[in-house]
Amino acid sequence: MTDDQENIAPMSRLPRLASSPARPSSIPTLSSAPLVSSGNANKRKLPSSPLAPPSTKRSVSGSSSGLRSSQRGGFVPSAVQEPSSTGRSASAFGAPTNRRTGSTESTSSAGSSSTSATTRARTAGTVIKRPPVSASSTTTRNGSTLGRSIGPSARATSRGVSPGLAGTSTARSAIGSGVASAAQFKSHDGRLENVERMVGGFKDLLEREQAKISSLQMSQVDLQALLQSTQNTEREARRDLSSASEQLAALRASHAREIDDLERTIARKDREKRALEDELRDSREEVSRERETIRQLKQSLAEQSTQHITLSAQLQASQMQLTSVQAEVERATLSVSSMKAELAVGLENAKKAEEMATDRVRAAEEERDRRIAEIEEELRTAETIRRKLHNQVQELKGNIRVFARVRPALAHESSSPEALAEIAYGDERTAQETGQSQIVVKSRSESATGQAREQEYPFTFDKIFAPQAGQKEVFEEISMLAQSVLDGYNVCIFAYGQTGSGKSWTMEGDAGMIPRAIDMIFAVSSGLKDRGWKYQMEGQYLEVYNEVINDLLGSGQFDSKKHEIKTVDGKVSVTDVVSIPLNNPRQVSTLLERASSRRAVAATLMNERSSRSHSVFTLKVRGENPLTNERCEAMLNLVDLAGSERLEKSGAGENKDRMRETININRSLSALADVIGALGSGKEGGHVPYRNSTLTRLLQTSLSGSSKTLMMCNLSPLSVHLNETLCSLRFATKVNSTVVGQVKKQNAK
Ligand SMILES: Nc1ncnc2c1ncn2[C@@H]1O[C@H](COP(=O)(O)OP(=O)(O)OP(=O)(O)O)[C@@H](O)[C@H]1O
Repeated sequence: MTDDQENIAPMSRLPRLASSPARPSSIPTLSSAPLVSSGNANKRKLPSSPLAPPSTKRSVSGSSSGLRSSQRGGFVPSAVQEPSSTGRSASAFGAPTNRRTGSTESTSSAGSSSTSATTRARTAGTVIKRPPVSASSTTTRNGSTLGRSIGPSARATSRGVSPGLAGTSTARSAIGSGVASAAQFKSHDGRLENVERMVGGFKDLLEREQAKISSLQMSQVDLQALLQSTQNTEREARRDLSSASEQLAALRASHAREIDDLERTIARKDREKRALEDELRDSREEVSRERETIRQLKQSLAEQSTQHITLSAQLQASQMQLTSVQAEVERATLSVSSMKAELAVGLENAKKAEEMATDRVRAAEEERDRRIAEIEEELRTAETIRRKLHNQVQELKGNIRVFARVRPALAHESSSPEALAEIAYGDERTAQETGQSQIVVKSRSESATGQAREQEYPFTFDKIFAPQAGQKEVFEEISMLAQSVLDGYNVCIFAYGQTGSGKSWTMEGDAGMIPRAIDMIFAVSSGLKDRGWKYQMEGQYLEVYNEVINDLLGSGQFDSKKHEIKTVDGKVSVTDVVSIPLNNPRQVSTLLERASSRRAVAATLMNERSSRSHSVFTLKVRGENPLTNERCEAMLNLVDLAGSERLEKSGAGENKDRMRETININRSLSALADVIGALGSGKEGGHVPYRNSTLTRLLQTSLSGSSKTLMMCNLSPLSVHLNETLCSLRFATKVNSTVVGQVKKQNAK
């Protein structure tokens, strides 16, 4: 590849040239660049312009190599660049400088003469420096054009050399003419001629290079013009391409719309086609049905023609019959007229009969109402009689009745047969005949002489319940008594017995007497509504503990109020106690739950849930009957007495509180026995010691002659409790033998 070929940029480089804006004004020219002012000038200047063709660098380097070849011929451009200021560089003109040794090839060739001259100068007593050979001397001889063409540095060098030449001429004059100097000058002249020739060659080379650069710049301009036009063409092509793309997109969009329209049209046509097909199918079916109908009609027509003939014959026969029927109708019409006349007479008679029947019905209804009124009156009278009879029966049974109930042995108590006391019960048949039941308790003991002794203790009461008797059976015997409350009689039911004998169980536990009595009273009172009775009820629940009254329905955990018993007009009442109106039996169970959580229960050895207080549930009943103008007011007292055990059995021991509880309980129970005894003495107006205990004061109304009392004596079946059982039975016998005066009905005032 030639330099010219290299200088023309290939077409593939055009984009890069086009992207780099051409700056012709900044393109350096070789003519203005100091090409030989420095050894590195070419390397620094050429890369500074990216537009400078590589050929330039190469041509210069080629020139540089040419210089190196000239160097071999004795020319050293660096010597021109580094003018010798020391005088030692005079050798630079003729030979490469050896900086380490300071010697030159030319020096060695002329060494002997210069050494001898120096030696001679030393001998003469003067240090004579070797005169440097400068370009100025050459310039002087060969003209100043060379120095100018070399450049400013060369000129500076020639100026720096002048003093050296003066020194040389001085030395020449000092030494005199000599053969050695002449030879040196000759040699210098030869070299200068070589240099001039080389400079001439270099100028030619420079001119050629400048011519190349000019042609390259021109071709660059052409290329830029070409690049510009190519870019314009490209922009137009891009614009065309963009508009073509837009048209293509528009065409695609319109084509898609057309396709959509066509698809919709096809779908619609399909639907129309299917509808038409359906219609066609329906029409075909219709046609076939019509054909079938026509066929049937034709068949029917044929049949009807046949029938017509038959009917015509029948018609004739019928017409003949009609004639005869018309004759009959005329006869019947005559008969109807006569019947209508008869009917009018009949209707008149029926109307009269209806009026008579209405009168009879009215009379019958009046008779019925009168009869109902009579019956109701009879019923009310019968109710009153029933009440009287009921109470007479109750009176005959005794105003104070005593029942005994032996509870069953509990699971943990019946481990051995000896644990159970021997208790025998009289037979049921005898009981029904006599109205009295018997219980026999057997006791085995040893006499003082060590002999076995067996004793039997028989007791008789109104009713005795063996361990297997349930709550229902017990209540059946009590229910008639409880019902007396609705008849206006005070009723008091006690549960008496030692601790753990089943008093609480009988009164409250597992649907005991209290809830059952309440249920029954509500049921009977609602039945009496038909007979004109309306009842109002309210409940009260008190506890007597250590002779103090606690209100079990009061607010708070403990009742802190002080309650007093007052007697007004023969009626006993307690101050500041809560009395809750009761409208249904469910309210009573809530009331009992509330009361039981407040009951004072203390532990004793006999029963860990032993109740050490008397609890008195009172149901107050007030009734009125507007039809009979009757009114009544009565109380049902259901009393769960505290344990009746003796002091030594109560486990009170040294416990003073427990001892006080037991003493109070026993005192109140003795007072109860005394009151019953006094009432049973039969002394009219005799003193009855009600005031001896809080319990008897509280129950004064229920225990007086105008009330009915039932004592349930609860008994333990265990042999260890035998003595307490006998005590309870004796107490119950004492109560049972009391005959209280005739019961008085409590008429409300
Ligand atoms: N007829 C019975 N059937 C089944 N268990 C009964 C019967 N009578 C009582 N009991 C049970 O015997 C135990 C003692 O009964 P209860 O608490 O009623 O005795 P109490 O005489 O009321 O004692 P306290 O004087 O300490 O209140 C209880 O566990 C109770 O469930």
